[in-house]
Amino acid sequence: MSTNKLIEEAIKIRERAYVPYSKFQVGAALLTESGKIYTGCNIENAAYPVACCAERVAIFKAISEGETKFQELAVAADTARPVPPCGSCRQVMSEFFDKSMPIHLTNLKKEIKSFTMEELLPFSFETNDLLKN
Ligand SMILES: O=c1ccn([C@H]2C[C@H](O)[C@@H](CO)O2)c(=O)[nH]1
Ligand SMILES: [Zn+2]
Repeated sequence: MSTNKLIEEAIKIRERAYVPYSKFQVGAALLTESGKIYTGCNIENAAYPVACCAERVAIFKAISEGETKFQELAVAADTARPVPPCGSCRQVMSEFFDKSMPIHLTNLKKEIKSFTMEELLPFSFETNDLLKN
């Protein structure tokens, strides 16, 4: 499984985006440690804030199928620069991804910017922070 294949999957699933309001299609492809790919597209709603981003759709699909170990994530949109994930998605990613996990952000020009989870969301709020010392 190559990073390029994962990016191709993100670009392909983007076409399924349900975006009558923003017309902004996003695709995501998440690779598990066992080599399976879970894809996601953004899904909007007439009640605008109910929309779910492509990244979270892919992650929630994988988690709901019992997956727990992830290797790489690719995100694609038709943007001038590789598409940056929103803050809510970064927080959801940080719940399930190791700090060293690579996240590849791309656009349709195939410009790629890769970050680790830690680089995308440093000093993140996590499970241990719920505990008092
Ligand atoms: O990384 C991103 C950024 C935005 N969106 C979606 C949310 C909304 O449907 C549309 C416009 O913000 O794009 C994603 O799915 N992922
Ligand atoms: Zn998001």
